[in-house]
Amino acid sequence: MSSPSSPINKETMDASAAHLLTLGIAFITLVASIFKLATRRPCDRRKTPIKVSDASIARIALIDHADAFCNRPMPAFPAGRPVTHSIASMPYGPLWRALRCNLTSDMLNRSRLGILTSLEKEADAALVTNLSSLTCSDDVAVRNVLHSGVFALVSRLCFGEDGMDACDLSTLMKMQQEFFSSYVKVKQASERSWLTKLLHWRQRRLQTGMFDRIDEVFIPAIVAIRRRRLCQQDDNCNGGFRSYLDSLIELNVPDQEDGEHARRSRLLTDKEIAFLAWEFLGAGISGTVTSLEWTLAHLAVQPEIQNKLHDELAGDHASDVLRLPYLHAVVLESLRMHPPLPFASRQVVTAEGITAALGESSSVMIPPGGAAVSFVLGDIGRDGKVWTNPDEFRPERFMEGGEGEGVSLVPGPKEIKMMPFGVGRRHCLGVGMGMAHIKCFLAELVREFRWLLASPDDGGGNGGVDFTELDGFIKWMKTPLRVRITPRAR
Ligand code: HEM
Repeated sequence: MSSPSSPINKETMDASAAHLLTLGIAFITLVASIFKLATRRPCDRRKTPIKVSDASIARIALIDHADAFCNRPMPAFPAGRPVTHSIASMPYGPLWRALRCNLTSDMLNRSRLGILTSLEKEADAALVTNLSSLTCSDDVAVRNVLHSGVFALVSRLCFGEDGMDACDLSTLMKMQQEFFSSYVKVKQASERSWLTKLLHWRQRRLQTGMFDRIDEVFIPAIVAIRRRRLCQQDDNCNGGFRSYLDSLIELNVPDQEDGEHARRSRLLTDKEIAFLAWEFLGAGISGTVTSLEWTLAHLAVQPEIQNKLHDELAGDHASDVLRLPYLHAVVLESLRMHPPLPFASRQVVTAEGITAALGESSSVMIPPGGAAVSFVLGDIGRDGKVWTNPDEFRPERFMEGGEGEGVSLVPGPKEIKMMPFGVGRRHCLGVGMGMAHIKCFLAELVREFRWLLASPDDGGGNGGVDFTELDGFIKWMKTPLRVRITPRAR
């Protein structure tokens, strides 16, 4: 046996200590790497989008370099769905063009206005009836009532009179409400590490399940409409107008596999139609409801503006609501301050020619390999260099002689002052329909009711109305609006 002080024993001990030290370092490195991997945000890999809040930079990018800014980044959601399932996420190209063209030339065509107006009138009347039953309460939460009013109109445009039974429609409306509220949570979860994602598995499952349910609800309706159309062979079978679903069922689209100059064409699959119809409902409803809620909040807080609007609506020329100047100004002011969509997002694949154009005047640098760019619509509408007291709700700025006179809803090449419907190749194609719906509903709501603060004496400055925005995919009011409504004397 060797003694404790023998050189061999000392060497063995030194070797064991070195081994232990190495093992310790390896273990610490391993734990640190796992921790780093677990807490790494996906955007570290995909690069955080470059944010642009300056209107002049937005103009150079989206108008002068429209070709480079014509695609969107891969959407964080729906996970696992091909991007070709919605116009908004589809790459710029023949299929995108065909679907966009179908929507603008068919559903959103102004010559259809006659039929739209009668549908809008019915929807307005139904909304007024629903609200009338709430006039006795002190405190009405308006968002869900607005949502069901707008849903009734847009779902008729989407499915037609005979497209979907009442039970499926009510399921769809609930799904949409769930989707709007859960999207915020899922969006936040999708931006975090996989560890956080794991913890939010229930929310992600809810969203994935939602897309399976879309197929379950839509596909039987699509099959039934196809069958009916085959028997009827008649465009007027649907109460005199072609629904969006009808147009999608009949549409021939270029076969994407043929590339830019596709010659072959094909019909859309049921799955594609289902998601396009879901997109139509979402886009057609969310912007209108959000904008109505914000506008009513401002009108309740500033009764002098509400009275001025009511005077215009009670005037001699009030039958053509789309042309009333003060109503137009109120809606624009609301969209300037609260664009319902927070961003116009783009994916730029190369910096060639762009960095030089932007770089001299700004801090926006597109890396050579390209980047995702988010144009912050709320910041652009509230730019203090363009608007006086930008945080003040003052529709007069859009009237004759005001700084916003003649501002275009989708800005042209000259100047951008606000862009609630985006700009460039991917600007919103529903701008006409969105504006018409907001104006028709708002006109009826102000004509019929007085919008009052639910708690005028709470001392908070805005009578209990909280103007904080929800940080999500859609800029809802963080605290849903609660007001008191009374019928106006006729
Ligand atoms: C107040 C109402 C609305 C607002 C504020 C709004 C806003 C927007 C915005 C900001 C964009 C992105 C534009 C860009 O990236 O440059 C967009 C895109 C889009 N909007 Fe709207 N929208 C509204 C109503 C509608 C309606 C009624 C429809 C159709 C039914 C619609 C369909 C679409 C579609 C399909 C896109 C994607 C366009 C593309 O990528 O080519 N929107 N919208």
